[in-house]
Amino acid sequence: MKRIAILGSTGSIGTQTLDIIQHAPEKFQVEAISGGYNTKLLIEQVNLFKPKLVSVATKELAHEVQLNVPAGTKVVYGEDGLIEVAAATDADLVVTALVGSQGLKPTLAAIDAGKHIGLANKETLVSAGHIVTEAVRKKGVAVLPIDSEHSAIYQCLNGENIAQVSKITITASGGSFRDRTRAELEGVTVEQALQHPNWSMGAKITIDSATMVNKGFEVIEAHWLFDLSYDQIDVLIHPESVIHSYVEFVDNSIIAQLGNPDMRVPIQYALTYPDRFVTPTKKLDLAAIGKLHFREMDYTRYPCLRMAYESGRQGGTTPTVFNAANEIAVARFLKGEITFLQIEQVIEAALQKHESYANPALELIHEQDLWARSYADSIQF
Ligand SMILES: NC(=O)C1=CN([C@@H]2O[C@H](COP(=O)(O)OP(=O)(O)OC[C@H]3O[C@@H](n4cnc5c(N)ncnc54)[C@H](OP(=O)(O)O)[C@@H]3O)[C@@H](O)[C@H]2O)C=CC1
Ligand SMILES: CC(=O)[C@@H](O)[C@H](O)COP(=O)(O)O
Ligand SMILES: [Mn+2]
Repeated sequence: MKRIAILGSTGSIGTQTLDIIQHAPEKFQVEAISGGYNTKLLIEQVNLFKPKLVSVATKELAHEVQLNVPAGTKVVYGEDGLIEVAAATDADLVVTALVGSQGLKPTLAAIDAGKHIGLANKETLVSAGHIVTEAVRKKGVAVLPIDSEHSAIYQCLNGENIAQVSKITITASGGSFRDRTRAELEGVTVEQALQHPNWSMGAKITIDSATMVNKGFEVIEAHWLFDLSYDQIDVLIHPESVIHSYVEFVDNSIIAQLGNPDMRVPIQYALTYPDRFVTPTKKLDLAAIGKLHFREMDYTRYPCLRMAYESGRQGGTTPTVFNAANEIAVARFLKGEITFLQIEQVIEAALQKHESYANPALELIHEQDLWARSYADSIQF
């Protein structure tokens, strides 16, 4: 039986992880879970899965949860609570499904405690990839990607020699505005931006997908996960999201991974790697689909992807700032403070203002993350 802890159990990835666990209860024991503010769902989850430990965002919410869960359940809160869920149980694998760079410290705590990681929280690798990679190397834990493209590449690389990979291609749906020109992005609404064509996901990643920041994050994530140079990582628009990504080898052979867009497939793979089991997901019917489409990436249409490559190549604190400025810009867009096209302007302004530091320690990452947040918040249009 595998013992699991989930950071962010009330979110899109978190609930789908519990859904998979519920379909194979004999395989899993849920040791600990964390939510933020959705205590109603969190209490339901605690009563169903009976974890020993649960964390919420604040002390007041912890009090509310404590009154509504089985006696003996330990309820903690805040950043320390997340760190406890990540590290202080008998879990073998920690699923990191928090949103944003707030996932960094709990992820590092889990690695330091020798836990394997089911990684959904890509912002952690974008913000501090070199620190996470070094911690993983030191402790010898596995990082099993949950992000669909990285799970695809991980599967394509099974048993292969990474030195014989010429490049990987990450597919991109194009997001909610994939059929609009840049001029047609003027005045788009939050509601429109939240309509992803293929995936049902949390609000922040859905906006990241529309700006192509998500694909930029995935390029940086792939650089760290697979130890590939940025020249070896391509992005291709594939509106159907059926080919989740592919790997090209030196002999020009290509291996791709396909499936319906359903995150429960990569989640299942990360939970029990290298085993697979029957899940409630649908079979892919290529005959019914008939045709798959592909378009070359246009970096003028999607400047955030260009900025992501530049940030990744620059390294140091630059990707930290790219991520933090984006987090604030997306939050401001969702609150109606700035327009969709101003998201990229906020990121660009923060990157221009920022002075990059090479090989930063965790304290400097934290400092630059805070600086970028405050700067991105101060920009007025
Ligand atoms: N959704 C998807 O299909 C995919 C997501 N990812 C990545 O996975 C990660 C999670 O995404 P997703 O599940 O969509 O995000 P959601 O917004 O759906 O979920 C985020 C989770 O984080 C919790 N949380 C938010 N703020 C806090 C806080 N201050 N303290 C404690 N917990 C907090 C939320 O709790 P609550 O809701 O209770 O407040 C929720 O459990 C992201 O990094 C995303 O990029 C990657 C590939 C696909
Ligand atoms: C499901 C998943 O992995 C998301 O990261 C997805 O890739 C978003 O779709 P886009 O291709 O539109 O960014
Ligand atoms: Mn993805």
